[in-house]
Amino acid sequence: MIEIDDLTKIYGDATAVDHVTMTVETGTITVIVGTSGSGKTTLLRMINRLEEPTSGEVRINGESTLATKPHLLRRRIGYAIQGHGLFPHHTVARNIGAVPQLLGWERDKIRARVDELLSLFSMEPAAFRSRYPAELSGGQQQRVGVARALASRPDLLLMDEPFGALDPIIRARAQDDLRRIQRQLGSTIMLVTHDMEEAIRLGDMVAVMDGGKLVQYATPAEIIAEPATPFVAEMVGDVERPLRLLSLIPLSELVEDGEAEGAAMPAGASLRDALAACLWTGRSAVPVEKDGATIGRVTFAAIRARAELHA
Ligand SMILES: Nc1ncnc2c1ncn2[C@@H]1O[C@H](COP(=O)(O)OP(=O)(O)OP(=O)(O)O)[C@@H](O)[C@H]1O
Repeated sequence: MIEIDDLTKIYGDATAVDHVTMTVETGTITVIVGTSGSGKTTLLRMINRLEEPTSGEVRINGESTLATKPHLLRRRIGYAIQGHGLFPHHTVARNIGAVPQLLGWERDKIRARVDELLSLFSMEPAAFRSRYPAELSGGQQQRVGVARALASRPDLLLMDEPFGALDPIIRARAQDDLRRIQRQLGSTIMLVTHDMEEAIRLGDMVAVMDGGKLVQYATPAEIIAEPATPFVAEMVGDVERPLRLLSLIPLSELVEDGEAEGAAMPAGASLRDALAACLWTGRSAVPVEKDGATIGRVTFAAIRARAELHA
């Protein structure tokens, strides 16, 4: 558990982070979202003490971060930034193994961990471990950057706009990969973005910052359905709200008995996907399947009713 307790950072006469308090559960993704200058990066950098707080405290599993020297603390906290920050003259394997090496891991253990992470990120170890960053695509560099930050199984992974430099398609894939890998490894992640779409897609919890203050800290569904301030509502976007909400709900929640025409959709697909399928193919319902067997249908009317409730 990560406890951020009344954390404040003042630069001269400007308050970059203003008395922020929040608790992050182990094994979850928390996304900090806000406009430029709202204090997101400063908040993140106070957690691994790249910035020292003016006042307040951060505790990781009950222990104050002030109890550990900053450089030792940073070996326990992964940090991934936009543009990956890889060492250009080191191979992929050496980049990923950098922190385990500092921690004195055995060579075989490092090699095994590097290969495990490359495989997890769908990069064939034999093809990639000896390459240099310049020999990778932008998306591959970004994956190696995240693999490096995860290499030593850190207590916490901090990510600052990790997908900012990627084009939309690669970006969506990188977000899905991160979600899958985080679930698989049970990592605790705090990620900064200015993109509410990304926050809703990735976050178990979303923290909205405005002018240095934490204005709402809630689940994505709550942020959409009940924005705490006009600023949060504006960030969510009124027109998109029902669609964003539908994108969070799986078909399994609305599945009912009955037949429907056309190709079946997996139970884990979102209501937004089913809505698109209904509109696109002119159907009033889609069949739903799980593990290859049809388990019922979701109707257009049920999707509309679900969106209406929260619109
Ligand atoms: N080293 C510094 N010295 C003085 N002011 C700073 C410093 N770092 C940040 N600030 C100020 O603190 C405020 C918050 O900055 P911060 O970088 O945390 O915002 P942000 O939400 O991450 O913005 P962006 O999305 O543009 O990176 C800004 O007004 C910024 O100008």
